[in-house]
Amino acid sequence: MYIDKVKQEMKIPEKVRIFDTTLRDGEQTPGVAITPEEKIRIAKRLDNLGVDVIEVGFPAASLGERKAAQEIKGLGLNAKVCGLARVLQEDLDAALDSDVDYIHTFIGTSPLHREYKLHMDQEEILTKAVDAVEYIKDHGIIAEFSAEDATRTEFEFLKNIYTAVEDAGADVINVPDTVGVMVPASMRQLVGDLKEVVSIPISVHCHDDFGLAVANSLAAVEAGALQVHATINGLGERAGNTSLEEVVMALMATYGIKTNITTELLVGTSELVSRITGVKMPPNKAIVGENAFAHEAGIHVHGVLQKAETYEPLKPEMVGHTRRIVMGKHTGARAIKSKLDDYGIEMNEDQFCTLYDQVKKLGDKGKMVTDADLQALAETVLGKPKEEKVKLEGFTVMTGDNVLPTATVKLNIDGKIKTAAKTGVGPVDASINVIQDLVRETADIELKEYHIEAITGGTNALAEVFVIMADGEGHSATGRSTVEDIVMASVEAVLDSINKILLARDMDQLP
Ligand SMILES: CC(=O)SCCNC(=O)CCNC(=O)[C@H](O)C(C)(C)COP(=O)(O)OP(=O)(O)OC[C@H]1O[C@@H](n2cnc3c(N)ncnc32)[C@H](O)[C@@H]1OP(=O)(O)O
Ligand SMILES: CC(C)C(=O)C(=O)O
Repeated sequence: MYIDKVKQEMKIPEKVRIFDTTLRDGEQTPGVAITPEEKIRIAKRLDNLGVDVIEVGFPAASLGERKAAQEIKGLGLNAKVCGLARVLQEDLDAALDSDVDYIHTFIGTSPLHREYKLHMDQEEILTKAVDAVEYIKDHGIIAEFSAEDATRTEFEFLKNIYTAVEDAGADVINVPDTVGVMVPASMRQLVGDLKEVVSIPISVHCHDDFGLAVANSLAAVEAGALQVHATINGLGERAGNTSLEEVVMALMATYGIKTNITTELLVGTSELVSRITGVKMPPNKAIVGENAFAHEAGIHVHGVLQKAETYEPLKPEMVGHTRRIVMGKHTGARAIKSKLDDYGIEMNEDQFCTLYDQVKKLGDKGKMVTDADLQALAETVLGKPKEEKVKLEGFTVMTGDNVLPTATVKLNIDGKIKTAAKTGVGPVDASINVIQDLVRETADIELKEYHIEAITGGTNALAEVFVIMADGEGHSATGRSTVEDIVMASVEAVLDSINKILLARDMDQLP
């Protein structure tokens, strides 16, 4: 609504190119190193996603980087394959040897970089930048030039260096906000001013030190930037770069600007990158986080159930996500009723009030309520005898100094008696390992979370164990037990959770 008025005053392009730097700046995330094989997997996925350029790495950095670049180039992707290089002959040659079809070359331009890092004056820097661009163009390759730390560089020098590289044949100039110091208004001003002096496409590369990378990238586009550098999951140096999924969806959904991205592949790509890099997304991460389309508050769920747009600015399917209605402290009656409808569970008003109170009580205690938990609670409220498929028949545990902790458990699983023994790092671990093993024939249920708390003081304190288990088929359930013996509390909590999951699986089988 308001954006229409704003758009009239801006130089918004119809389409923006996405330059993906997950494999280069994204790999500079502290602690992340991606093998050539993993780079190839990610590059293929980025190409499917529809990014225009894939910056595959820094060829001068290592043999592995050159190998990855060559192999990615050999895949014949639709995206251009780009390598980063300093304005040095050795770096440019390493990139050329890697066979890339696009070189992104850079040199620091700000007083800080000139004086303390490079020990070069403006003239020397400008000459090296021009020489590098000419060298790239002599080899018939696309040349993009970045004035590193552009946003802390005197505008006069910035103007001189960008016009000089344009004259030398650069195809794109990139404006890096290297330490993320811009705000949207200053970025809009800077890109607007540069547009007055250069005619080749302007690109931006924003860092997220103040959480403004996406906002600053959008501001650059508002001023006419035609390309945005971004990374999957916002990976990158320090606080990271512009998050690709966020900037693409904001461009498309808010401004109506096109990109070549197939947005339905965003969540899958985010998951792949997260798995390979080991950098997990916080649940509240926009677009791809686990909670990006999850609703718990009763008022929201009531709205969403009638018209999802009341509390969803995007359809989850647009980005490959799914909507989740979550039970907890803020749940309202409508959410519970809708879940019961989904499970085909009917109950009268009194029973429903009891169930509602139980959900609220658990929420007040700070507990989460999974779908399997709700089903189990509903069965109890309906007075159905708690159908426990797995019952504990016997249990011993051995532990001590110089003894491998071992648990022996006897279970009744659906009427069949099964016994096994297993070791673990301690008695709790051994007990849970053996239960999981015994149940595996029926269902492969794994422990996902384990918490223990002493409720009262002293060595005879009541221990409360809380677990979350899941079966890999979408069922997860909490389990709780409060007794004095920590190992017993753990065993009971695990069995509680397993029984809820088995009940949920049975209910799925009902017509
Ligand atoms: C803002 C960014 O993200 S920039 C990209 C950052 N990425 C990387 O650094 C990639 C990984 N880096 C590496 O593997 C190594 O740093 C290499 C191979 C590139 C260089 O290694 P080394 O030769 O050992 O140099 P080192 O990293 O210690 O220092 C950097 C050197 O490059 C110089 N330099 C830095 N940027 C540039 C540039 N754009 N153009 C020319 N020289 C530069 C520095 O002045 C310094 O030179 P010096 O050794 O003469 O003092
Ligand atoms: C190489 C440049 C674009 C960079 O990564 C930065 O300035 O952050």
